[in-house]
Order: sequence, then structure tokens, then C-alpha cells
Amino acid sequence: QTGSAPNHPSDSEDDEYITNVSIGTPAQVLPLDFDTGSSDLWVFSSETPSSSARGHTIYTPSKSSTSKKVSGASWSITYGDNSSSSGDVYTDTVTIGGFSVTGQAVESATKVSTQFVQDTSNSGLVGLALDSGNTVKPTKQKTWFSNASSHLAQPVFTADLNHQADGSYNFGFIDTTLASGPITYVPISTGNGFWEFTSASYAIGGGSSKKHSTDGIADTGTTLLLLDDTIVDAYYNQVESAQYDDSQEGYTFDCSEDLPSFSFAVGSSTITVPGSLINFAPVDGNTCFGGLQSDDGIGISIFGDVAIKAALVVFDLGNKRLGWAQK
Ligand SMILES: CSC[C@H](NC(=O)[C@H](Cc1ccccc1)NC(=O)N1CCOCC1)C(=O)N[C@@H](CC1CCCCC1)[C@@H](O)C(=O)OC(C)C
Repeated sequence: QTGSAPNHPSDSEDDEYITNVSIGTPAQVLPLDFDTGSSDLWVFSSETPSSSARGHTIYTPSKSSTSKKVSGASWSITYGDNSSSSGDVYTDTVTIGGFSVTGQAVESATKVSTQFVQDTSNSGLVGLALDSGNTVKPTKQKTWFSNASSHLAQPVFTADLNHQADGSYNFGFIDTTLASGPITYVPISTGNGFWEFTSASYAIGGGSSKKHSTDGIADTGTTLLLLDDTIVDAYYNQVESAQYDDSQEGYTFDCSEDLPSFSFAVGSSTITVPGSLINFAPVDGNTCFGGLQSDDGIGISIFGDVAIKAALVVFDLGNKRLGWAQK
């Protein structure tokens, strides 16, 4: 069995990617952000204060004949951007791309931080990192993919994210026609609960490859490509109009400047992010914000959407490995 669901950018900047998910009986369809950087499936619900839920689609467990309250269970999560949410837990049938998981933990938000209230693009998240990162207490819950994996043709899913265009999340199969190059696999380290891998080198534009070991995660829930300062500084050194903008907390440059590409090693191959994807978004007038920024203070590097957009990424739980193919 397999599943295939389309995704689309939430706005003109590709800030996040949204996929419609069916929850309950009869189906309640919510637009959710698939996040390979966390492990909780949580939604705005009938239990979310109505002032916070305004503009969001909500899940109402009492309207679903297949919902069950998980008594005594609660959850609470804080993300890298300091947004947060918390609440209680139900189980229900969750269908993604035509594949249904029964008894899926659906975490209902009784509290959401301001960022979530304001971001009406999503009505919650589908966490697709490893089960160990789930925040439900007293009993950790499994992710949708973990529950699905034993019934899927293969215990894999792929992320195909595109700039200002539809993409897909495929479960149980790999559609290699989505890629232009071969898939190179690298092992993941599972200790932190992420899809974490090491990249041994990088290159800027057509330059020579520089040895630099990057310990990073493949994270569909992070907008940008966040790497060590030395790499980021070296990159913007090649961008004539670039400067570090304290107010924007990142490098900006003249929107009309032609940006070099950025390549990173995946095993013996490399993935090249075209300069056009690194010209992320205008901030004002003729100044643009870079899609490659510093991972300072996060403690790990993040191959977020700007990097994933250049590739087909295979999340292979069965073999505990990550696959990258140039698109
Ligand atoms: C340093 S990690 C920062 C990362 N957040 C982001 O990347 C947010 C995502 C977002 C987009 C639109 C609206 C609201 C939020 N974008 C962001 O900070 N941006 C600022 C720079 O310009 C681009 C947009 C993050 O916290 N990712 C979360 C999932 C994310 C999904 C959207 C809602 C908020 C939570 C998750 O992947 C995570 O925490 O990863 C950990 C491992 C760092």
C-alpha cells in the first residue's frame, strides 16, 4: 500500500508547505504543515480558545464517531523559532494521500502561541521526525508515518517541495521520475530523534569544494538553509552587495544581483542549490533576504526548505538512512 499527497507553498515566499489531511469520521479536512523536524501531530480544535482559532480550520473530536479521548494524556512543545503549543490527546483515523491510519494520536491544542494564532496558513503540524521526539506524557505516541510504515509497501516517504509550485509527499514508494539525478543515501544518527546526517564538504558557485563537516538535519518545517557561520560568511563574501543586516538578523543583498549556487556533499555526491533559490525574498525596495543564513545558537545545522527544494529527499526509516537526489 502507498499514499501520495500534494503540498503547496503557503505564500509567495515559500515560508512553509501545506498539505490537506483528513481526520475522523466523517472526514474533517485540515491544512497542516508536515514537519520532519518534530514528532507531534497536533491540530487547532474545538478546544482551542475561539479567539486563537479565528481564521483556522478546527478538528472537533465530538463530531467524529471514531475519536477516542486518551485519558490523562497531555502534550507541550516548543519549536526552534520559540513558537509553542500544548493540549490534550485523542486518537482517531487520519488519512493522508489516500492512506488511512486508525488509532492515530491527534493532539488537540488548548493553547497556541501568538505566532500560530497569526499564521492562518496552517491548522497544525504533522510531525515526521523519529518517535523518540514525541512530547505526549505519560505515554509517548507514534508519528503517523511510524504507525503507517508497517503497512506501507516500503517503510519510506519522500519530500518533493517546489518554489511557488505544487509538490508531493509520497509514502511507501519512491517516484524517481521526480528527480533528475540518482539518489545517494547516507546513514542517519538517531540519538537526537531527527533525520540527522553529516555532510563532509561544500562548494560555492563553480569553486573548489572545501572540506567542512556539517552535522545537520533534513527539516521540511524550517524555511531556510541554516549552516555554520564560516560557510555562510564565505558564501556572502562572493556576493558583492551583501551585508549583514542587524534589523533583519541575516544577510541581505541587492535583489538584482546574480547569486552563486551553493553545493553540499551527500556521501560521494553533491546537491546544488541554485542561486535563484538563495534569493529568498524582498525585505524592502530593492533589498532581498538570503535563503542561506547562520545556524548560530541552534546547536545543529538545518537543511530546511531552501535546500530540500533543490532535491528529492527520501526518508528511509527501514534502513535508517536519508536519500538525496538532484531535481
Ligand atoms: C531555527 S528553526 C526555525 C523553524 N521555523 C522556521 O523556519 C519558520 C517557519 C514558519 C514559516 C511560516 C510561518 C511561521 C513559521 N520560518 C522562519 O523562521 N522564517 C524567518 C526567516 O525567513 C523565513 C521564515 C522552526 O522552528 N521549525 C519547526 C517547525 C515550524 C513549523 C511552522 C510553525 C513553527 C514551527 C521545527 O522544524 C523545529 O523546531 O525544528 C527544530 C529541530 C529546529
